[in-house]
Amino acid sequence: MLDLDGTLVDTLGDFAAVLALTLRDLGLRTVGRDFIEHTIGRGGEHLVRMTLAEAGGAPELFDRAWALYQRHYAAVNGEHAIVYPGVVEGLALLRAAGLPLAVLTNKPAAPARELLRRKGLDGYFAHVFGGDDFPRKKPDPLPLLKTCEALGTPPSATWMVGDSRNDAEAARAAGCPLVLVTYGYNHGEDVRAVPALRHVNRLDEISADALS
Ligand SMILES: O=C(O)COP(=O)(O)O
Ligand SMILES: [Mg+2]
Repeated sequence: MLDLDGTLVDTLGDFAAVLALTLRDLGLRTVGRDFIEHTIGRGGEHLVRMTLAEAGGAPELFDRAWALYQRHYAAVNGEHAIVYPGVVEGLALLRAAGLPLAVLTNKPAAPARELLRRKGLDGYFAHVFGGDDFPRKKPDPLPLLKTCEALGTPPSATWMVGDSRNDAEAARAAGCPLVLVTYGYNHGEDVRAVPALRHVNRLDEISADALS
């Protein structure tokens, strides 16, 4: 199971562009890139709610902001996003090792699938699950347990590859081994301080040998 934002694709540019358009439409000031980087990873609703507060907007604006955000996201999706170095090579290695792969992200499923398609990554995965596919999101273990079910592998033999303590908490609670990439978004904290089986600088450092 691989996380998407901060693990496979650097989507900070997309989030920044979409939030700038959303805030402009609401007549609010824009927010800093650092703030966005620290807030990504807990789903779009969380990001929009926190962004409204950061920009001085009333919480009552949420429904309008969320509708605007989704509309802008669908249009911008992928335009300012970059596949991280080592990802294509890493996915090819995992596939060559015969491992069934799934994406498990807190991003809603529709834009997640579209982003993978636009970046040419859609062919690697047996399943793509988003934050709206299950009643609870990561760090709750439920989405991981459901993804293991779909993959047909027990949690103890299903690796979670992510970029944040959000992924780590979910993996620990689900009983899944955890690999953390060091280049993503970890709520502004050093991800090397989060316990994991491995920390990798590129996805292709996860070799078939390490997984056997
Ligand atoms: O917060 C999001 O929308 C997505 O975050 P994730 O892909 O790292 O789960
Ligand atoms: Mg992530």
